[in-house]
Amino acid sequence: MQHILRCRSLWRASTLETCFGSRLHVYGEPKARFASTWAQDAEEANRGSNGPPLSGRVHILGIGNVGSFIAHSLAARSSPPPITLCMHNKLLYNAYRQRKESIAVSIHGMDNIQKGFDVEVVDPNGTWYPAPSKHDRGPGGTESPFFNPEASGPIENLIVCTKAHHTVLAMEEIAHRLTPESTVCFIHNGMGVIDILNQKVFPNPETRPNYIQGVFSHGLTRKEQFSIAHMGVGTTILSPVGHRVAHLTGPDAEKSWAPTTKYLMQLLTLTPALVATAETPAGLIQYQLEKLAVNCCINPITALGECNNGELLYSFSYTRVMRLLLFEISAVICALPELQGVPGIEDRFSAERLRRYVVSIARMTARNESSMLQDINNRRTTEIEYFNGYIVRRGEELGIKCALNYMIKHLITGKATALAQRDRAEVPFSHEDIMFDGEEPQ
Ligand SMILES: CC(C)(CO)C(=O)C(=O)O
Repeated sequence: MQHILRCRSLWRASTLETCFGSRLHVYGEPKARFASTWAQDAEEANRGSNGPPLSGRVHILGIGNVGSFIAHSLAARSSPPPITLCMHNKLLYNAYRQRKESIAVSIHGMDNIQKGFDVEVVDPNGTWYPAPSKHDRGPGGTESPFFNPEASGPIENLIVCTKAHHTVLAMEEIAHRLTPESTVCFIHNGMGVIDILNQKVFPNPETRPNYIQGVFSHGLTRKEQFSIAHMGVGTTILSPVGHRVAHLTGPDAEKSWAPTTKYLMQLLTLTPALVATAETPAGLIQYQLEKLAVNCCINPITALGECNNGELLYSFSYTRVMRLLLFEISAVICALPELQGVPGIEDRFSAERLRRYVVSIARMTARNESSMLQDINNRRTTEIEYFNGYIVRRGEELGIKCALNYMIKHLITGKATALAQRDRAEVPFSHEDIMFDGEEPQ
């Protein structure tokens, strides 16, 4: 039975089946789909390849809300794979040690704590070192975290959960550890990051790693560093993307995936808490674009108006602005060359359907502050370049002027600049105020 299920195409593992499977799992009757161990999955993914056996290890870069949730979900599996948290500085590692080297996710007010992660920290020269385990540190646990003299080696599977505007920089630091056999799974809001990454970090298609991209819709809020609350169950929609898979859309396409891609897709779709499903590349783009349309409307307008998502629905003026933005967004999406020939595009991405979708999300998240409003208030860089900025760039390529999206992009950038200037005029009390007022470490 297990064999039959595991041989089925990942693409046919529908949302319903995954939800159903995870529910059975939660109630203590694990279905066969969830019964394989990570080691069996690694072995199966490597079958038929001439390469060395897979270690099955998963590295995670960007340990904010999404990265913490994914690490926690993998560790909570009945068969957790080896997981390494990649930390971009010692401050973050110290914060992790203060949290007793654990990640907590609270569901309905109950904290579930997972431990047992390995950690690597990058030094200022860009060399990654494994942090010593508790056992190596001895009873006091006070030794320098950098006593391990041997730099870390190549990475098989990397999940990158940094925000869109940090991804290229973060990848520059770790690119030397990735090979054409590695798979990198990107999970972030916004679009256009992979194009920039290919230009700046992996210009040669032959030496580039394999890519998976994910659209993540679980509702998470941060309680403290490495401690988050799971507010609403969403999904994680995944597809291999990039030059090695772009032309393959049939159900047998996965046969041509690299062993690490097969392994990571299998591992993530069989991790109940993620509610993850596999999609085709064309299917994934459509989910990404729907989410983009929502982010292009709710995020900048709430950030400019300093209001919650739900308040947008009670202002005639804000709904007019959203409608006008969506006319441009719909025109660009319907003209995208990568969607030509996909049936039903004009209906799925009509301005009216997108408007109804945006309104439904604003209603569902009515009491939330959008991530852009939080970024603006905390003086962090916003994702505007990968939201409305992406629409403007694609519009320019297609000869479609997006004056309103262009204006929104500049209103957000202008507001961020004005706030930063206002802050600079204030004299900080201490050095610490400068250090910690800025970007929150991920
Ligand atoms: C959907 C929305 C707008 C919910 O708040 C979001 O994804 C965000 O805040 O970034």
